[in-house]
Amino acid sequence: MTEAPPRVLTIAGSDSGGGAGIQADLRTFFACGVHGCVALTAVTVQNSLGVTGVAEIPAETVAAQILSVAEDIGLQAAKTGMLASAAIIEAITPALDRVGIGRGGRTPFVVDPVSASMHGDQLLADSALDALRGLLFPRATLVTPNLDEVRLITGIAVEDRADQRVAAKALHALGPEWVLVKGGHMWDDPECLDLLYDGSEFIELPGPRYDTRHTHGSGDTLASSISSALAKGATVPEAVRFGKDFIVRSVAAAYPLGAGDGPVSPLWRLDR
Ligand SMILES: Nc1ncnc2c1ncn2[C@@H]1O[C@H](COP(=O)(O)OP(=O)(O)O)[C@@H](O)[C@H]1O
Ligand SMILES: Cc1ncc(COP(=O)(O)O)c(N)n1
Repeated sequence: MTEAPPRVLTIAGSDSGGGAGIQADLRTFFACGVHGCVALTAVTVQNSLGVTGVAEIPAETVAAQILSVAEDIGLQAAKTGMLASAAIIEAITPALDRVGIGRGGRTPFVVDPVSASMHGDQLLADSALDALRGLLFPRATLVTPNLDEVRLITGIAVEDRADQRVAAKALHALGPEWVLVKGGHMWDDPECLDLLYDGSEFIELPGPRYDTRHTHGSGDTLASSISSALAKGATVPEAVRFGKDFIVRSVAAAYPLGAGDGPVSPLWRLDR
């Protein structure tokens, strides 16, 4: 018998097209050598063109999934993706505290504040922003917003690298230990510079910008690869460097699917 690998929990929604959400998270966990557990928050009706329906899971069922896997299977890291509503955020907070996920607990907690799909379809209610800021940010080991999420959460419209630093400071003031301001949407920047900040030091993570529309699931894949490295005992800067290398390779291996935007491929290591 071999020993169990580290276990990582994703608290996120399903993408019926298989490109983003829990489907991207589980592929990434598999590729990173960790066991993935899921607390499903919502089922989306989604394909390469966008989201046409959402069915939320009852908030108490989301919290119960967290308790069930944490108390039996044990977790070495957890991450969020689509959280859908304030009711879900309010229900999961006491469950996270009970099993020691997040600051003050033993288990690193990556909050990816997913607010919309790449097509602009809403995945988090506007009324959930206060709960996201007030309940989850102070518990986070790391938050990983894209630039649209930065604007929603802080009101700051990031257009260049100087704005990115201002935004990192404003996000850090909301309570997370570390902030990663992702630069994928800094369209005029030839590099996809992601900026990591812990309240004192800025760490720049440059990367190539591939000329492709097939980046569906890139944020989920990045946050899941970072969470996998944290579960294996990496520090936050080590885990984010690992994640950046992992997402660059996954974007390089992205493939077209359907009539719209195809997914990045966390399984770039496997032959197809
Ligand atoms: N075209 C691209 N080429 C290479 N890396 C990319 C590309 N687009 C995004 N990335 C990287 O993918 C990750 C997620 O990026 P971003 O687009 O900012 O967030 P989200 O997917 O949440 O909208 C970041 O590390 C970003 O630098
Ligand atoms: C269920 C779910 N979770 C997350 C995303 C974000 O991914 P993207 O920004 O690539 O559309 C999504 N589209 N669907």
